[in-house]
Amino acid sequence: MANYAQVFLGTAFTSKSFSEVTILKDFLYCISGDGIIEQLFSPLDEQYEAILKEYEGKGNFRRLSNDEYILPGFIDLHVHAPQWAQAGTALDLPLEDWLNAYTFPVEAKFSDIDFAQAVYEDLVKTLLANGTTTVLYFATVHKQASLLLAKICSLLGQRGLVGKVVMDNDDQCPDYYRDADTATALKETEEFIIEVQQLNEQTKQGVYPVVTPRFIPSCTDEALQGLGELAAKYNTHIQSHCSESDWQHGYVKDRYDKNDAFALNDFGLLQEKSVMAHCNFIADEDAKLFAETGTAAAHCPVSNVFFSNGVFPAKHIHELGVDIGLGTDVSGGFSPSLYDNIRQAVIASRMLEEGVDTTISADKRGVDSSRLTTNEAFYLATAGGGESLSLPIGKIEENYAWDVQIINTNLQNGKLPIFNDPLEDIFQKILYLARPENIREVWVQGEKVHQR
Ligand SMILES: O=c1[nH]c(=O)c2nc[nH]c2[nH]1
Repeated sequence: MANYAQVFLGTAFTSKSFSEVTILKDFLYCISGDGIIEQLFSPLDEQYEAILKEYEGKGNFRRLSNDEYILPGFIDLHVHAPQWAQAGTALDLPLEDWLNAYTFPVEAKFSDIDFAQAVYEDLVKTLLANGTTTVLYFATVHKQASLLLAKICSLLGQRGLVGKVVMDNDDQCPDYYRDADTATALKETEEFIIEVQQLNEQTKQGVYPVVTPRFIPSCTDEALQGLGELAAKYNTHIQSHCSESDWQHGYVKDRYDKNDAFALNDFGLLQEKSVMAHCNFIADEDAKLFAETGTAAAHCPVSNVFFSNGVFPAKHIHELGVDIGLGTDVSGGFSPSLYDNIRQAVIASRMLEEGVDTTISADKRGVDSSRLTTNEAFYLATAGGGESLSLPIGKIEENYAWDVQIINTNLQNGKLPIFNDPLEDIFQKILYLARPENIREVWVQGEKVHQR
Protein backbone atom coordinates (compact mmCIF):
# COMPACT_ATOMS: atom_id res chain seq x y z
CA MET A 1 0.00 0.00 0.00
CA ALA A 2 1.25 3.48 -0.83
CA ASN A 3 2.58 5.60 2.00
CA TYR A 4 0.45 8.75 2.12
CA ALA A 5 1.38 11.82 4.15
CA GLN A 6 -2.28 12.45 5.00
CA VAL A 7 -5.64 10.85 4.44
CA PHE A 8 -8.99 12.68 4.73
CA LEU A 9 -12.46 11.12 4.70
CA GLY A 10 -15.46 13.28 3.83
CA THR A 11 -17.71 14.75 1.14
CA ALA A 12 -16.37 17.25 -1.39
CA PHE A 13 -17.78 19.33 -4.25
CA THR A 14 -15.69 19.97 -7.36
CA SER A 15 -16.33 21.00 -10.95
CA LYS A 16 -16.58 18.25 -13.54
CA SER A 17 -17.09 20.70 -16.41
CA PHE A 18 -18.07 24.35 -16.80
CA SER A 19 -21.68 23.54 -15.92
CA GLU A 20 -21.51 20.34 -13.87
CA VAL A 21 -20.40 19.74 -10.31
CA THR A 22 -19.36 16.32 -9.03
CA ILE A 23 -20.17 15.29 -5.47
CA LEU A 24 -17.54 13.03 -3.96
CA LYS A 25 -19.62 11.52 -1.16
CA ASP A 26 -17.61 9.98 1.68
CA PHE A 27 -14.49 9.71 -0.46
CA LEU A 28 -10.98 9.10 0.83
CA TYR A 29 -8.46 11.76 -0.25
CA CYS A 30 -4.89 10.47 -0.13
CA ILE A 31 -2.28 13.23 -0.10
CA SER A 32 1.42 12.86 -0.89
CA GLY A 33 4.27 14.50 1.04
CA ASP A 34 4.54 17.24 -1.57
CA GLY A 35 0.89 18.18 -1.10
CA ILE A 36 -0.60 16.57 -4.21
CA ILE A 37 -3.81 14.54 -4.31
CA GLU A 38 -2.24 11.20 -5.11
CA GLN A 39 -5.37 9.08 -5.09
CA LEU A 40 -9.09 9.39 -4.52
CA PHE A 41 -11.18 6.41 -3.45
CA SER A 42 -14.95 6.15 -3.57
CA PRO A 43 -16.64 3.93 -0.97
CA LEU A 44 -17.32 1.54 -3.86
CA ASP A 45 -13.61 1.07 -4.65
CA GLU A 46 -12.06 -2.24 -3.67
CA GLN A 47 -9.17 -0.71 -1.71
CA TYR A 48 -11.37 1.70 0.28
CA GLU A 49 -11.81 -0.49 3.36
CA ALA A 50 -8.16 -1.56 3.45
CA ILE A 51 -6.94 2.06 3.36
CA LEU A 52 -9.44 3.07 6.00
CA LYS A 53 -8.27 0.23 8.24
CA GLU A 54 -4.63 1.17 7.71
CA TYR A 55 -4.99 4.92 8.44
CA GLU A 56 -8.00 5.39 10.76
CA GLY A 57 -6.88 6.36 14.26
CA LYS A 58 -3.46 7.56 13.10
CA GLY A 59 -2.29 11.17 13.53
CA ASN A 60 -2.35 11.78 9.79
CA PHE A 61 -5.98 10.62 9.32
CA ARG A 62 -8.90 13.03 9.45
CA ARG A 63 -12.59 12.07 9.30
CA LEU A 64 -14.86 15.06 8.65
CA SER A 65 -18.01 15.38 10.75
CA ASN A 66 -21.50 15.15 9.22
CA ASP A 67 -21.68 18.97 9.09
CA GLU A 68 -18.36 19.44 7.30
CA TYR A 69 -17.74 19.65 3.55
CA ILE A 70 -14.68 20.15 1.36
CA LEU A 71 -14.50 22.73 -1.44
CA PRO A 72 -11.46 23.52 -3.58
CA GLY A 73 -9.60 26.60 -2.36
CA PHE A 74 -10.66 29.66 -4.34
CA ILE A 75 -8.36 31.31 -6.89
CA ASP A 76 -8.49 35.10 -6.99
CA LEU A 77 -7.22 36.34 -10.36
CA HIS A 78 -7.14 40.05 -9.57
CA VAL A 79 -6.09 41.74 -6.34
CA HIS A 80 -4.40 45.13 -5.90
CA ALA A 81 -2.64 44.33 -2.63
CA PRO A 82 -1.81 47.93 -1.58
CA GLN A 83 -5.43 48.97 -2.11
CA TRP A 84 -6.45 46.81 0.87
CA ALA A 85 -5.50 49.93 2.84
CA GLN A 86 -8.39 51.83 1.20
CA ALA A 87 -10.94 49.03 0.68
CA GLY A 88 -14.53 50.23 0.71
CA THR A 89 -13.76 53.92 0.26
CA ALA A 90 -14.40 56.42 -2.53
CA LEU A 91 -16.31 53.97 -4.70
CA ASP A 92 -18.68 56.69 -5.91
CA LEU A 93 -16.03 58.25 -8.17
CA PRO A 94 -15.34 57.31 -11.80
CA LEU A 95 -12.24 55.15 -12.42
CA GLU A 96 -9.87 57.93 -13.56
CA ASP A 97 -10.75 60.21 -10.64
CA TRP A 98 -10.59 57.34 -8.15
CA LEU A 99 -7.13 56.40 -9.39
CA ASN A 100 -5.77 59.93 -9.20
CA ALA A 101 -7.48 61.19 -6.05
CA TYR A 102 -7.30 58.07 -3.89
CA THR A 103 -5.46 55.11 -5.28
CA PHE A 104 -2.16 56.54 -6.46
CA PRO A 105 -1.62 58.43 -3.16
CA VAL A 106 -2.26 55.20 -1.21
CA GLU A 107 0.02 53.13 -3.43
CA ALA A 108 2.78 55.75 -3.12
CA LYS A 109 2.91 55.01 0.63
CA PHE A 110 4.38 51.58 -0.09
CA SER A 111 7.83 53.11 -0.35
CA ASP A 112 7.56 52.69 3.44
CA ILE A 113 8.39 49.03 4.03
CA ASP A 114 6.86 48.97 7.53
CA PHE A 115 3.54 50.21 6.16
CA ALA A 116 3.77 47.57 3.40
CA GLN A 117 4.46 44.83 5.96
CA ALA A 118 1.38 45.76 8.04
CA VAL A 119 -1.02 45.97 5.08
CA TYR A 120 0.27 42.96 3.14
CA GLU A 121 0.36 40.62 6.12
CA ASP A 122 -3.19 41.56 7.07
CA LEU A 123 -4.40 41.10 3.49
CA VAL A 124 -2.82 37.67 2.94
CA LYS A 125 -4.27 36.41 6.24
CA THR A 126 -7.69 37.85 5.37
CA LEU A 127 -7.76 36.23 1.95
CA LEU A 128 -6.76 32.85 3.41
CA ALA A 129 -9.52 33.21 6.03
CA ASN A 130 -11.95 33.76 3.15
CA GLY A 131 -10.96 30.45 1.55
CA THR A 132 -8.67 31.91 -1.11
CA THR A 133 -5.61 29.73 -1.58
CA THR A 134 -4.06 31.24 -4.73
CA VAL A 135 -3.90 34.93 -5.63
CA LEU A 136 -2.68 36.90 -8.63
CA TYR A 137 -1.49 40.17 -7.10
CA PHE A 138 -0.62 43.64 -8.37
CA ALA A 139 1.79 45.18 -5.84
CA THR A 140 3.13 48.71 -6.47
CA VAL A 141 5.99 50.27 -8.45
CA HIS A 142 8.32 49.68 -5.47
CA LYS A 143 10.57 46.67 -5.96
CA GLN A 144 11.33 46.09 -2.27
CA ALA A 145 7.72 46.20 -1.11
CA SER A 146 6.69 43.96 -4.02
CA LEU A 147 9.32 41.42 -2.97
CA LEU A 148 8.04 41.67 0.57
CA LEU A 149 4.56 40.65 -0.60
CA ALA A 150 6.01 37.56 -2.29
CA LYS A 151 7.90 36.71 0.93
CA ILE A 152 4.76 37.10 3.05
CA CYS A 153 2.85 34.73 0.73
CA SER A 154 5.73 32.27 0.92
CA LEU A 155 5.80 32.43 4.72
CA LEU A 156 2.04 32.31 5.34
CA GLY A 157 1.54 29.44 2.90
CA GLN A 158 -0.49 31.14 0.19
CA ARG A 159 0.29 30.48 -3.47
CA GLY A 160 1.07 34.03 -4.59
CA LEU A 161 1.70 35.32 -8.09
CA VAL A 162 3.07 38.80 -7.60
CA GLY A 163 3.78 41.68 -9.98
CA LYS A 164 5.91 44.74 -9.44
CA VAL A 165 3.73 47.30 -11.22
CA VAL A 166 5.20 49.28 -14.12
CA MET A 167 4.03 52.88 -14.65
CA ASP A 168 6.53 54.93 -16.63
CA ASN A 169 4.30 57.20 -18.75
CA ASP A 170 4.75 60.67 -17.26
CA ASP A 171 1.82 61.88 -19.33
CA GLN A 172 -0.61 59.69 -17.33
CA CYS A 173 1.15 59.01 -14.01
CA PRO A 174 1.72 61.54 -11.22
CA ASP A 175 5.26 62.74 -10.39
CA TYR A 176 5.05 61.32 -6.90
CA TYR A 177 4.08 57.83 -8.05
CA ARG A 178 5.77 56.34 -11.08
CA ASP A 179 8.94 54.53 -12.14
CA ALA A 180 11.99 56.79 -12.33
CA ASP A 181 12.24 56.11 -16.08
CA THR A 182 11.69 53.30 -18.58
CA ALA A 183 15.15 51.76 -18.21
CA THR A 184 14.80 51.63 -14.41
CA ALA A 185 11.32 50.11 -14.67
CA LEU A 186 12.64 47.31 -16.89
CA LYS A 187 15.82 46.76 -14.85
CA GLU A 188 13.88 46.54 -11.57
CA THR A 189 11.31 44.22 -13.15
CA GLU A 190 14.10 41.89 -14.26
CA GLU A 191 15.72 41.92 -10.81
CA PHE A 192 12.31 41.28 -9.25
CA ILE A 193 11.67 38.29 -11.54
CA ILE A 194 15.02 36.72 -10.68
CA GLU A 195 14.57 37.18 -6.92
CA VAL A 196 11.03 35.77 -6.87
CA GLN A 197 12.10 32.80 -8.99
CA GLN A 198 14.79 32.12 -6.36
CA LEU A 199 12.24 32.44 -3.55
CA ASN A 200 10.02 29.97 -5.38
CA GLU A 201 12.71 27.32 -5.02
CA GLN A 202 12.27 27.40 -1.23
CA THR A 203 8.46 27.67 -1.27
CA LYS A 204 6.43 24.45 -1.15
CA GLN A 205 3.23 25.92 -2.59
CA GLY A 206 5.02 28.16 -5.11
CA VAL A 207 5.40 31.92 -5.53
CA TYR A 208 5.73 33.33 -9.03
CA PRO A 209 6.82 36.67 -10.51
CA VAL A 210 4.37 38.33 -12.86
CA VAL A 211 5.22 40.91 -15.53
CA THR A 212 2.79 43.74 -14.76
CA PRO A 213 2.28 46.79 -16.97
CA ARG A 214 -0.50 48.48 -14.94
CA PHE A 215 -2.52 49.20 -18.07
CA ILE A 216 -1.72 50.75 -21.42
CA PRO A 217 -2.40 54.36 -20.33
CA SER A 218 0.26 54.17 -17.60
CA CYS A 219 3.03 52.75 -19.84
CA THR A 220 5.18 53.94 -22.73
CA ASP A 221 5.54 51.81 -25.85
CA GLU A 222 9.17 51.10 -24.90
CA ALA A 223 8.13 49.75 -21.52
CA LEU A 224 5.37 47.58 -23.00
CA GLN A 225 7.80 46.18 -25.56
CA GLY A 226 10.51 45.54 -22.95
CA LEU A 227 8.04 43.85 -20.61
CA GLY A 228 6.85 41.50 -23.36
CA GLU A 229 10.49 40.55 -23.96
CA LEU A 230 11.18 39.97 -20.25
CA ALA A 231 8.13 37.73 -19.91
CA ALA A 232 9.35 35.64 -22.86
CA LYS A 233 12.94 35.51 -21.58
CA TYR A 234 11.94 34.28 -18.09
CA ASN A 235 8.73 32.44 -19.06
CA THR A 236 6.67 34.37 -16.53
CA HIS A 237 3.00 35.08 -16.11
CA ILE A 238 1.74 38.46 -17.39
CA GLN A 239 -1.12 40.58 -16.08
CA SER A 240 -2.67 43.92 -16.93
CA HIS A 241 -6.07 45.57 -17.31
CA CYS A 242 -7.85 45.31 -20.63
CA SER A 243 -10.86 47.20 -22.03
CA GLU A 244 -12.19 47.88 -18.55
CA SER A 245 -14.26 51.07 -18.90
CA ASP A 246 -15.47 53.48 -21.58
CA TRP A 247 -12.60 55.81 -20.71
CA GLN A 248 -9.84 53.20 -20.68
CA HIS A 249 -11.07 51.36 -23.78
CA GLY A 250 -11.42 54.72 -25.59
CA TYR A 251 -7.94 55.87 -24.54
CA VAL A 252 -6.30 52.84 -26.18
CA LYS A 253 -8.38 53.22 -29.35
CA ASP A 254 -7.27 56.85 -29.62
CA ARG A 255 -3.60 55.96 -29.04
CA TYR A 256 -3.34 52.95 -31.39
CA ASP A 257 -6.52 52.94 -33.46
CA LYS A 258 -7.19 49.40 -32.26
CA ASN A 259 -8.63 47.63 -29.25
CA ASP A 260 -6.61 46.85 -26.14
CA ALA A 261 -6.33 43.15 -26.95
CA PHE A 262 -4.62 43.74 -30.31
CA ALA A 263 -2.42 46.51 -28.89
CA LEU A 264 -1.27 44.28 -26.00
CA ASN A 265 -0.63 41.44 -28.43
CA ASP A 266 1.62 43.67 -30.57
CA PHE A 267 3.90 43.99 -27.53
CA GLY A 268 4.03 40.22 -26.88
CA LEU A 269 1.81 40.55 -23.82
CA LEU A 270 -0.82 37.96 -24.77
CA GLN A 271 0.32 34.38 -24.20
CA GLU A 272 -0.61 31.17 -22.42
CA LYS A 273 0.17 32.58 -18.97
CA SER A 274 -1.42 36.02 -19.48
CA VAL A 275 -4.41 37.13 -17.42
CA MET A 276 -6.18 40.36 -18.32
CA ALA A 277 -8.48 41.98 -15.80
CA HIS A 278 -12.05 43.05 -16.56
CA CYS A 279 -12.28 42.90 -20.40
CA ASN A 280 -15.81 44.32 -20.29
CA PHE A 281 -15.58 45.90 -23.71
CA ILE A 282 -13.81 43.16 -25.65
CA ALA A 283 -15.23 42.47 -29.08
CA ASP A 284 -15.59 38.96 -30.50
CA GLU A 285 -12.35 39.35 -32.51
CA ASP A 286 -10.54 40.34 -29.29
CA ALA A 287 -11.94 37.27 -27.54
CA LYS A 288 -10.84 35.05 -30.42
CA LEU A 289 -7.33 36.49 -30.10
CA PHE A 290 -7.45 35.67 -26.38
CA ALA A 291 -8.49 32.10 -27.19
CA GLU A 292 -5.75 31.69 -29.85
CA THR A 293 -3.00 33.02 -27.59
CA GLY A 294 -4.24 31.24 -24.43
CA THR A 295 -4.89 34.55 -22.66
CA ALA A 296 -7.41 34.45 -19.82
CA ALA A 297 -9.87 37.04 -18.54
CA ALA A 298 -10.27 37.88 -14.84
CA HIS A 299 -13.95 38.65 -14.31
CA CYS A 300 -14.41 41.07 -11.39
CA PRO A 301 -18.18 41.40 -10.99
CA VAL A 302 -18.25 43.50 -7.80
CA SER A 303 -15.69 46.00 -9.04
CA ASN A 304 -17.43 46.25 -12.40
CA VAL A 305 -20.52 47.73 -10.75
CA PHE A 306 -18.45 50.71 -9.68
CA PHE A 307 -15.89 51.28 -12.43
CA SER A 308 -16.60 49.46 -15.65
CA ASN A 309 -19.76 51.07 -17.10
CA GLY A 310 -21.03 47.63 -18.09
CA VAL A 311 -21.40 43.94 -17.33
CA PHE A 312 -18.75 41.51 -18.57
CA PRO A 313 -20.57 39.01 -20.84
CA ALA A 314 -18.93 36.00 -19.19
CA LYS A 315 -21.14 33.35 -20.75
CA HIS A 316 -20.61 34.61 -24.29
CA ILE A 317 -16.86 35.07 -23.90
CA HIS A 318 -16.57 31.56 -22.44
CA GLU A 319 -18.43 30.21 -25.48
CA LEU A 320 -15.77 31.83 -27.68
CA GLY A 321 -13.19 29.58 -25.98
CA VAL A 322 -11.59 32.03 -23.53
CA ASP A 323 -10.39 30.81 -20.11
CA ILE A 324 -12.09 32.86 -17.41
CA GLY A 325 -11.61 33.09 -13.66
CA LEU A 326 -12.92 35.39 -10.94
CA GLY A 327 -11.25 38.35 -9.24
CA THR A 328 -12.22 40.43 -6.21
CA ASP A 329 -10.25 43.40 -7.59
CA VAL A 330 -9.60 44.66 -4.08
CA SER A 331 -10.20 47.54 -3.84
CA GLY A 332 -12.17 48.48 -6.97
CA GLY A 333 -14.17 45.66 -5.38
CA PHE A 334 -14.68 46.31 -1.67
CA SER A 335 -14.90 42.66 -0.63
CA PRO A 336 -11.96 40.28 -0.14
CA SER A 337 -14.32 37.32 -0.60
CA LEU A 338 -14.75 35.26 -3.75
CA TYR A 339 -18.02 34.00 -2.23
CA ASP A 340 -19.32 37.55 -2.66
CA ASN A 341 -18.01 37.57 -6.22
CA ILE A 342 -19.60 34.22 -7.09
CA ARG A 343 -22.92 35.67 -5.91
CA GLN A 344 -22.41 38.92 -7.82
CA ALA A 345 -21.33 37.06 -10.99
CA VAL A 346 -24.68 35.27 -11.00
CA ILE A 347 -26.66 38.42 -10.13
CA ALA A 348 -24.92 40.58 -12.77
CA SER A 349 -25.42 37.94 -15.45
CA ARG A 350 -29.13 37.77 -14.67
CA MET A 351 -29.43 41.55 -14.94
CA LEU A 352 -27.58 41.45 -18.24
CA GLU A 353 -29.91 38.78 -19.57
CA GLU A 354 -33.15 40.34 -18.35
CA GLY A 355 -32.11 43.98 -18.85
CA VAL A 356 -32.63 46.71 -16.28
CA ASP A 357 -34.72 49.49 -17.84
CA THR A 358 -38.38 48.62 -17.40
CA THR A 359 -39.47 51.35 -19.84
CA ILE A 360 -38.10 49.09 -22.61
CA SER A 361 -40.25 46.12 -23.66
CA ALA A 362 -39.16 42.74 -22.27
CA ASP A 363 -38.15 41.33 -25.68
CA LYS A 364 -35.65 44.18 -26.25
CA ARG A 365 -34.51 44.83 -22.69
CA GLY A 366 -31.70 42.34 -22.14
CA VAL A 367 -28.98 40.28 -23.81
CA ASP A 368 -30.19 36.74 -24.50
CA SER A 369 -28.37 33.70 -23.11
CA SER A 370 -26.19 35.67 -20.71
CA ARG A 371 -27.01 34.02 -17.42
CA LEU A 372 -24.45 32.15 -15.40
CA THR A 373 -25.67 29.31 -13.20
CA THR A 374 -24.40 28.83 -9.67
CA ASN A 375 -22.32 25.87 -10.85
CA GLU A 376 -20.74 28.02 -13.56
CA ALA A 377 -19.86 30.82 -11.16
CA PHE A 378 -18.29 28.21 -8.84
CA TYR A 379 -16.30 26.92 -11.81
CA LEU A 380 -14.91 30.43 -12.43
CA ALA A 381 -13.75 30.73 -8.80
CA THR A 382 -12.01 27.33 -8.86
CA ALA A 383 -11.23 25.30 -12.00
CA GLY A 384 -11.44 28.35 -14.28
CA GLY A 385 -8.84 30.15 -12.17
CA GLY A 386 -6.51 27.14 -12.35
CA GLU A 387 -6.83 26.92 -16.14
CA SER A 388 -6.25 30.66 -16.45
CA LEU A 389 -2.97 30.40 -14.53
CA SER A 390 -1.96 27.10 -16.20
CA LEU A 391 -1.46 25.50 -12.78
CA PRO A 392 -2.82 22.15 -11.46
CA ILE A 393 -5.15 23.78 -8.93
CA GLY A 394 -8.88 24.45 -8.52
CA LYS A 395 -10.20 20.88 -8.64
CA ILE A 396 -10.36 17.96 -6.26
CA GLU A 397 -8.87 15.47 -8.63
CA GLU A 398 -5.80 13.24 -8.75
CA ASN A 399 -2.57 15.13 -9.52
CA TYR A 400 -4.05 18.45 -8.37
CA ALA A 401 -2.69 20.28 -5.32
CA TRP A 402 -4.47 19.66 -2.02
CA ASP A 403 -5.74 23.26 -1.82
CA VAL A 404 -9.04 23.09 0.01
CA GLN A 405 -11.39 24.82 2.41
CA ILE A 406 -13.33 22.85 5.00
CA ILE A 407 -16.78 24.32 5.63
CA ASN A 408 -18.83 23.66 8.74
CA THR A 409 -22.52 24.33 8.11
CA ASN A 410 -23.75 23.90 11.66
CA LEU A 411 -22.03 26.35 14.01
CA GLN A 412 -23.67 27.98 16.97
CA ASN A 413 -23.01 31.41 15.43
CA GLY A 414 -23.13 30.36 11.81
CA LYS A 415 -25.79 27.81 11.07
CA LEU A 416 -26.89 27.41 7.47
CA PRO A 417 -30.59 26.62 6.96
CA ILE A 418 -30.09 22.94 6.22
CA PHE A 419 -32.97 20.62 7.11
CA ASN A 420 -32.33 17.13 5.69
CA ASP A 421 -31.37 18.67 2.33
CA PRO A 422 -29.90 16.68 -0.56
CA LEU A 423 -26.18 17.33 -1.13
CA GLU A 424 -26.90 19.33 -4.31
CA ASP A 425 -28.84 21.86 -2.23
CA ILE A 426 -26.27 21.94 0.58
CA PHE A 427 -23.67 22.90 -2.04
CA GLN A 428 -25.78 25.84 -3.22
CA LYS A 429 -26.52 26.96 0.33
CA ILE A 430 -22.81 26.98 1.11
CA LEU A 431 -22.10 29.18 -1.91
CA TYR A 432 -24.86 31.68 -1.18
CA LEU A 433 -24.94 31.73 2.62
CA ALA A 434 -21.53 30.76 4.03
CA ARG A 435 -19.58 33.45 5.86
CA PRO A 436 -15.92 33.46 6.87
CA GLU A 437 -16.94 31.89 10.23
CA ASN A 438 -18.06 28.77 8.37
CA ILE A 439 -14.61 28.33 6.80
CA ARG A 440 -12.99 26.32 9.58
CA GLU A 441 -9.77 25.23 7.88
CA VAL A 442 -7.85 26.17 4.77
CA TRP A 443 -5.12 23.96 3.29
CA VAL A 444 -2.61 24.85 0.59
CA GLN A 445 -0.37 22.20 -1.00
CA GLY A 446 -1.09 19.79 1.87
CA GLU A 447 -0.34 22.31 4.64
CA LYS A 448 -2.92 23.76 7.01
CA VAL A 449 -2.61 27.55 6.65
CA HIS A 450 -5.74 28.79 8.44
CA GLN A 451 -7.87 27.45 11.25
CA ARG A 452 -10.75 28.88 13.32
O1 LIG B 1 -10.16 48.68 -11.24
C1 LIG B 1 -9.04 49.16 -11.47
N1 LIG B 1 -8.15 49.35 -10.46
C2 LIG B 1 -6.92 49.85 -10.65
O2 LIG B 1 -6.14 50.00 -9.72
C3 LIG B 1 -6.59 50.17 -11.98
N2 LIG B 1 -5.48 50.66 -12.53
C4 LIG B 1 -5.73 50.76 -13.84
N3 LIG B 1 -6.98 50.36 -14.12
C5 LIG B 1 -7.52 49.98 -12.99
N4 LIG B 1 -8.73 49.48 -12.71
